[in-house]
Amino acid sequence: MKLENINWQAVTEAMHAQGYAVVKDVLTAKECDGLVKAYNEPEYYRKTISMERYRFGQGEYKYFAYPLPPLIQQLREQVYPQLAPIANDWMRVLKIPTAYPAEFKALQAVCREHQQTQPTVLILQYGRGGHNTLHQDLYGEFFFPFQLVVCLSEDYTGGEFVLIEQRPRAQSKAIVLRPGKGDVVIFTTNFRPVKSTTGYYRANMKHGVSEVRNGSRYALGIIFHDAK
Ligand SMILES: O=C(O)CCC(=O)C(=O)O
Ligand SMILES: [Fe+2]
Repeated sequence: MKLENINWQAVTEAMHAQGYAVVKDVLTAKECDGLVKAYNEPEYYRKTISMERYRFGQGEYKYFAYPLPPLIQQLREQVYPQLAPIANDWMRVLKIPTAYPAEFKALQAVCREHQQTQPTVLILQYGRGGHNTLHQDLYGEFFFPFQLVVCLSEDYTGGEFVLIEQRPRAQSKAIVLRPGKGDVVIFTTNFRPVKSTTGYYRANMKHGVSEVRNGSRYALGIIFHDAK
């Protein structure tokens, strides 16, 4: 894992300007392959979800169980403190009275106070025709507004990562990203502040994955808040 490849100044600027940031080469190919391989080892997971069954799209995902694999634990703990100040800036300009703690341990304590104790980190698998309908990952009344997706594979076509931004009284804008294997997309879970002449307003954002045309696509989703 190469967290030193993340230029936090650039991420901060991208988050403020567009509500997402792409960082190249954070996980090595070997780490990606290791996570994909472990997809079939049940001891790592607490729950498997068929996306068709819930009408979330087509594909399957698994929620990791605690304790998380060290690589994922480290990623969650080390990235969170960089993102919390950005989230706090957003809450301030939007006049939302929420302040996220500086450290990940403290965020988990807040989750516990809300009875949110189940890990939300997941790994997703899509084959041909697989897709993920537009959504927001809120798992309880308490949530941290940013999350990560790490792309774990490259031998597929289609399967773009899609963000939809919806500004008040406007049609939706689509943002289509094609991160490479080991790249990370950092993005807002539910909204972002947009500056206007009178202050800041909220633009709603959702994310999903377009249809995979060929091959198979795996991704690791890191959500910082836990679920009930
Ligand atoms: O497969 C993806 O890239 C998106 C997964 C997703 O929706 C998530 O991690 O929250
Ligand atoms: Fe998601």
